[in-house]
Amino acid sequence: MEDAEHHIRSNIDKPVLYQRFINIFKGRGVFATEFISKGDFVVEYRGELLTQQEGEVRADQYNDSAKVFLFHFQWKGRTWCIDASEEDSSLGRLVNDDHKRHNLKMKAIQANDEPHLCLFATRDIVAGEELTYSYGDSDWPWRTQVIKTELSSSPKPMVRTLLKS
Ligand SMILES: C[S@@+](CC[C@H](N)C(=O)[O-])C[C@H]1O[C@@H](n2cnc3c(N)ncnc32)[C@H](O)[C@@H]1O
Repeated sequence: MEDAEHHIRSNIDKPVLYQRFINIFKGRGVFATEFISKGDFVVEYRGELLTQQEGEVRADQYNDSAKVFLFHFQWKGRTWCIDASEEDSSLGRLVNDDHKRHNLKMKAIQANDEPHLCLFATRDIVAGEELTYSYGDSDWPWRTQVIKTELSSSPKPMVRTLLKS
């Protein structure tokens, strides 16, 4: 927790992370440059803190690609929103979704009397692994598109597997 607070206050990302372009489907992602231990603070989802109402106004104004950077969460009995749509150099905003095999979990940490969304390792992570967390239970389009892509790129093995089961 101290490590998270230090990085929140200093407004910097850890040097154990880097971003790179993955493909046109996923865009950019964030990767580990070295081993990260289970439980470690990894990166803050930095952005502008908004009230629920302000977040709803932004959601109405934004197009779909900006809207996905609005993260709504509960803290001290109220709904808040972090708007990370600004293309700054912070890495937390570039961490992709994986609802089945993610290696990070998000928690709200209090610092400077405000909530900050921080990602922590849910297991040991080795150098070169992509960092991911679950964006929640919504039906994000890419979750079903992944299945469609796998089916269309290898139709025969998929059909054989389905017939066996
Ligand atoms: C918060 S941004 C993450 C950074 C993004 N990849 C980028 O390059 O700006 C969320 C967007 O990333 C993409 N994304 C995130 N997770 C994905 C996944 N598992 N598969 C495909 N695209 C994903 C989607 O386009 C989504 O709208």
